[in-house]
Amino acid sequence: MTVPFVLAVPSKGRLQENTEAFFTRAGLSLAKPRGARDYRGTIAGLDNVEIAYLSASEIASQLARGMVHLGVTGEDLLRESIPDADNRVLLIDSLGFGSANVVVAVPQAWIDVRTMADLDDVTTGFRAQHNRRMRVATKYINLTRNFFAAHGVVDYRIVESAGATEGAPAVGTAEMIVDITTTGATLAANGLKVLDDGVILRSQANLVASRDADWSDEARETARVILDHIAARARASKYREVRTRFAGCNEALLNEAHNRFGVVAPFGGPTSSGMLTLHCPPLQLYALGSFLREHGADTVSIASLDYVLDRENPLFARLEAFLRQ
Ligand SMILES: Nc1ncnc2c1ncn2[C@@H]1O[C@H](COP(=O)(O)OP(=O)(O)OP(=O)(O)O)[C@@H](O)[C@H]1O
Ligand SMILES: O=P(O)(O)OC[C@H]1O[C@H](OP(=O)(O)OP(=O)(O)O)[C@H](O)[C@@H]1O
Ligand SMILES: [Mg+2]
Repeated sequence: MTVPFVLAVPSKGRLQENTEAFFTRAGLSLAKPRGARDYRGTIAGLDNVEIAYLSASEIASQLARGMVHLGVTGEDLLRESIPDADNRVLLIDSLGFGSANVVVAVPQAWIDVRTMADLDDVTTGFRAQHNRRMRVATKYINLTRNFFAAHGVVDYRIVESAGATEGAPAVGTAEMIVDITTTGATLAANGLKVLDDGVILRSQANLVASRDADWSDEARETARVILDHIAARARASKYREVRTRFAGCNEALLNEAHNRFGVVAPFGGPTSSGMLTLHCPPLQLYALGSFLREHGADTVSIASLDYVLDRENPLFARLEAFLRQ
């Protein structure tokens, strides 16, 4: 019996919907054959892949232990829960959703405390005056320790908090917090402010590989196919396809278009009849269309691309390099 390839995706929370949409866009449709409460799933067309539906934090720990090959989770959870994360897991690609910052926040009433250096002064003064250390409520214990140490802040102690962390200063269980924030609404509602240099980590959802998973030849081949879908979609969404045909279309013009608009010519220069296909960054489309018409094109058509399969797969190349190290 062959060991299945395991891909872990969030079963709930903020990352779930976006993750499913991400795989669907890449042409990989995740299915739960036994219904919505089934925590094992499949990918159409990839028989040996098992989808493990887990919470975002569980995905980070399963990646660390090599129980899953690939997973989608937040960078905050990886950096917090995996010592030496860069050696144990590879962040193959950031996915453009699940953005949030892990921050140091203090009461807005502390008007003289704006930076970590100010915090250093206050924590030292507090200890001298009260004969105890200031308390930081957080679930990000390791990120907090490392960040405070890097800023030379030592007179504090951590109070572990599993939820509603922003409420801790008001109820008196801590003086300040380290937590994750996106809009800042929860911090503001609790009368807290982020220190000017208090952003510990800018996190987002990542596609992640585990070093310690069973990377058999078959598992590598499965990863290659999955990453090929993802890379093809990523490559396609960076560009639009621009087509035109006109007599004056030549290499020099193509070079100029490349330099000015960042276009690439995936199938080479114009054909003998002047037919040309270009890939152009979305923001440069109108400028490119104008340029081509100025040089003789009567018509320029622009279409969106679904997938672009290249011989090179930068995502799989990164995985292979990581597993070789
Ligand atoms: N505003 C936000 N607050 C918290 N997490 C966010 C936010 N925006 C994005 N995230 C990301 O989503 C991840 C999972 O958070 P979420 O609270 O949705 O998961 P969860 O299902 O509650 O998981 P768990 O049960 O493990 O806590 C976070 O670790 C972070 O990477
Ligand atoms: O900056 P904001 O946009 O206000 O978001 C930040 C809040 O969202 C998260 O909580 P979540 O809703 O995930 O609840 P949880 O703590 O139970 O996971 C996080 O722990 C913050 O409390
Ligand atoms: Mg949560």
